[in-house]
Amino acid sequence: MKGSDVVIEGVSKAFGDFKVLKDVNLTIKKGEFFSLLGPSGCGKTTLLRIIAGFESPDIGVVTFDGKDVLPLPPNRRPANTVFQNYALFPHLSIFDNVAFPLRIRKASKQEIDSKVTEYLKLVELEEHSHKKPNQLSGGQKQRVAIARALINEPSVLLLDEPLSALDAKLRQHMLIELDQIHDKIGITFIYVTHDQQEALSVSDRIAVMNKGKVLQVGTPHDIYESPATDFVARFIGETNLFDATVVSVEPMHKETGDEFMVVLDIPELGSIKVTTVDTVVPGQKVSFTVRPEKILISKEKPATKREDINLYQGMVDEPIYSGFQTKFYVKVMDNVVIRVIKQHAKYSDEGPDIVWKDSVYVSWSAIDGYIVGVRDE
Ligand SMILES: Nc1ncnc2c1ncn2[C@@H]1O[C@H](COP(=O)(O)OP(=O)(O)OP(=O)(O)O)[C@@H](O)[C@H]1O
Repeated sequence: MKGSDVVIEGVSKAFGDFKVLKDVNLTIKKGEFFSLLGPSGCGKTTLLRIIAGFESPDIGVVTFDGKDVLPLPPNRRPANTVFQNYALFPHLSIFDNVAFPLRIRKASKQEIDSKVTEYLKLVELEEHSHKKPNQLSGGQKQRVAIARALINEPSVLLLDEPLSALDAKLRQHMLIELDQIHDKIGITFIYVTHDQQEALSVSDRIAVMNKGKVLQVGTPHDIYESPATDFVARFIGETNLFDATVVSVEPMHKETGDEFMVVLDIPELGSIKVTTVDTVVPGQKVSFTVRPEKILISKEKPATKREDINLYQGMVDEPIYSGFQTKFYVKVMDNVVIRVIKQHAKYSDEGPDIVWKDSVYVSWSAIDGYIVGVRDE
């Protein structure tokens, strides 16, 4: 596998009194597509700039394949950065923009010709090599920047919100291309974004950051299905989230004792059941989350007698139809809003069967809820 392992140990950084990074520890593996995801101002760009060498940490270590890179300036690290605003030279052709790093290191004409052709091909811009940047679209300009960042064959590519200047459709398209480029060249990609959909769709693993701290590192599936904190649950996708207190904990399989049926008390919803593999104890304050797409909505009361079903009667407050799905805000109990997403798997020419003000039942099974162990400060 090409690429470098990148390890960040105990990195902290302050600008004046403001602590931007607080004891960040991350191990990024060779060849991974790794994303730093978090809201604006959480410190992800500062962390990327420290990895690139444009900033120094106040304390902590950054290594590439076990070697301390902090004493090295950016151009001596085996990493290159793609910026949000492309940073192309407007007066140079696309060919010359991509050739620039090779000319700096005085490569031969033959090497320049063959490598620039190879990398323009990689980003599918061979036919545009004679043009100037202002003759290209935003997506094409960003592909030139990617080719230029890759041409010296770095072992780590750092990408700082590279798609944020593009419109939504082009962003989707470029994201797929970026993923394909990563698959072809196999080096480590570290990708900064505040867009959770972007991070979920391309990353091997994601670090979710907030206020200078890493809250969780995991695969997109881990982060979505098993958020470690309230913040992660709210930031990734849409969810229903409630403060809760553990009432009772019963092992589900007496022999193994590795899964528990938990009763939670939620002030707004009363008692609910949820399964967990984590250790929780009666009296513990936790959060409870259930994703909207895991909740069933029906006009008829579900016939099931299963004891692990959580069932509420309510009224549709606001249906939001978007073709492939409808999102419902359902008011249950005393005006508690439960978000439900119903996918439209089959064509129906009768239109939506559940509409505004309908009386409905919402239900989910204990296994579809999730106990979030850590409440945010
Ligand atoms: N050179 C600097 N001097 C002073 N403050 C800075 C400097 N660079 C960043 N900051 C501050 O540090 C905080 C984190 O900035 P950073 O750019 O790392 O966040 P971010 O998560 O990448 O946000 P965004 O998505 O908005 O770029 C911000 O409040 C920012 O204003």
